[in-house]
Amino acid sequence: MEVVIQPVEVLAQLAANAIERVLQERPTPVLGLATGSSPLPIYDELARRHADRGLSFARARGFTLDEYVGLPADHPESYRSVIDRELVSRVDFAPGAVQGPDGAADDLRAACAAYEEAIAAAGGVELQILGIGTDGHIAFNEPGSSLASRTRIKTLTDQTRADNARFFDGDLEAVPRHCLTQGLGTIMSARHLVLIATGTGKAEAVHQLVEGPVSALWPATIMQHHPHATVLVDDAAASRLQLGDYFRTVYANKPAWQIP
Ligand SMILES: N[C@@H]1[C@@H](O)[C@H](O)[C@@H](COP(=O)(O)O)O[C@@H]1O
Repeated sequence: MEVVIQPVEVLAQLAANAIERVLQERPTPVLGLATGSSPLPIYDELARRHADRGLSFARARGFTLDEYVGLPADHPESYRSVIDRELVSRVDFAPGAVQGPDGAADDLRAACAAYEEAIAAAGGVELQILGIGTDGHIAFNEPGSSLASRTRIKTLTDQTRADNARFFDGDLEAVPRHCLTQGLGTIMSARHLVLIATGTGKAEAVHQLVEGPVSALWPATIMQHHPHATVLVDDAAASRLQLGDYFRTVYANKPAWQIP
């Protein structure tokens, strides 16, 4: 696992560089897209590169991580709407090129199976962007999730619903209780994982992710088993890392060709 501790502007550049390489090198690039506030600086940087020098997503496909159950797709806080607003509408994906699990489906289990099939049919995800919840969830894989799980229905924890109430005008009751989410096994199938976390609220989750024992109690710890995982954190999110000084030294002495 590679851990980079830098200001958020630098983290966004590094993530955008990795995404740009996938867009340029792959004939049909497949990106894994995350919602939440953490990836927004990355999307801003990608939109800037698209506007300034024509970085193109026209050949790319995108798969989002998760979706609330019960919100209509056009609800402003459905993850479908969020990713459209924050990235898709700002660049040049082909119509229909970005998909998410269908949380409004009548048959949710069938929707989960169909989503797994769609990702596999696209050849799998090349680069998966991730955020992390304060309780260590990635996508909506809450503590207790099977480390081998695939896309399925999950119940959100009280903590996640409280964390996400800010997107629903602070109204906890408006936050859905259920979601569809790629499983930890699904996420682990992506060829490169790029997680971004900022702020002290994420410090304990980042410590567990990087240095804790691999455990369903902190689902993101499964990333320790991934052969190509990059963790991008600012000073605040890195503040509980025992190995923080070491990671800073590694990055400062890194040959240019190794930068993610
Ligand atoms: N399902 C999303 C996750 O994908 C995201 O990583 C997490 C953290 O969000 P934020 O980046 O806003 O802190 O929130 C939600 O629960």
